[in-house]
Amino acid sequence: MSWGYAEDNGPAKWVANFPIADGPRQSPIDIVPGEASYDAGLKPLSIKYDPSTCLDILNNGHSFQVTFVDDNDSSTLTDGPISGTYRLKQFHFHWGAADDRGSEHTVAGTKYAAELHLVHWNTAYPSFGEAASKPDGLAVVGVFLQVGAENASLQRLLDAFDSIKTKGSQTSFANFDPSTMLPGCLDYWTYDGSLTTPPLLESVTWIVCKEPVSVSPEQVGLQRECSDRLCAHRLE
Ligand SMILES: COc1ccc(C[C@H]2SC(=O)NC2=O)c(OC)c1
Ligand SMILES: [Zn+2]
Repeated sequence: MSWGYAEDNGPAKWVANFPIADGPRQSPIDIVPGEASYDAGLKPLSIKYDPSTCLDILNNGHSFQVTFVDDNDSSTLTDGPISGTYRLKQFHFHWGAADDRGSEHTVAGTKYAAELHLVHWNTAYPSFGEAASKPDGLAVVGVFLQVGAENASLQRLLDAFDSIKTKGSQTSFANFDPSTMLPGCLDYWTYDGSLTTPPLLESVTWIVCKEPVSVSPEQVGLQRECSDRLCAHRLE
């Protein structure tokens, strides 16, 4: 039985096959703004994405993922809480069965309808796979999606979802600029955490944007529709 989000293989059961689930820096967490400490040493995020590095979009059975060419420094994340250069590898979403749940991180207990994760790896290591097992190997920028106005940038992604309705399917996807999905203000919370799915490796510097972006009810409804039951996790 592989891991998933159902009753019998969901997050509460992952520790059986992935004992690190009980580790010291597991994600996601509830972010309590009142308890966060301001660090004047932190820099603003420096995000530079080149749309020509966009490669394809795939349904990996747990989410829809857009993958990027990462053999050069065309699309990078620098500054913020990290040192060195991290390359964009992929982005994906987490959503739920209804508008009042779906995000992985919560803010003082509030769940958003969905959460975008932009995954970057530290070029101090030779590859993404190598970096994923290092404590400073990955940096994931999280952006909350709240239901409201339509998101024009997201619509192009959703239109591509139609051709990857079944788990494991992928299609080419070019010239998409992920910075069009970022909020106007890039203020962030940051903490040392982990992958939010197995293998739950404790290698992620989390950078969660304070400002959410909007998504229309139809758009988040589209994310939920898909023929393969596993393609969207239903957070009950
Ligand atoms: C190296 O093996 C993996 C396995 C899973 C994920 C995806 C996880 S991690 C996250 O933030 N959200 C997710 O769904 C991953 O992403 C870097 C890397
Ligand atoms: Zn994620």
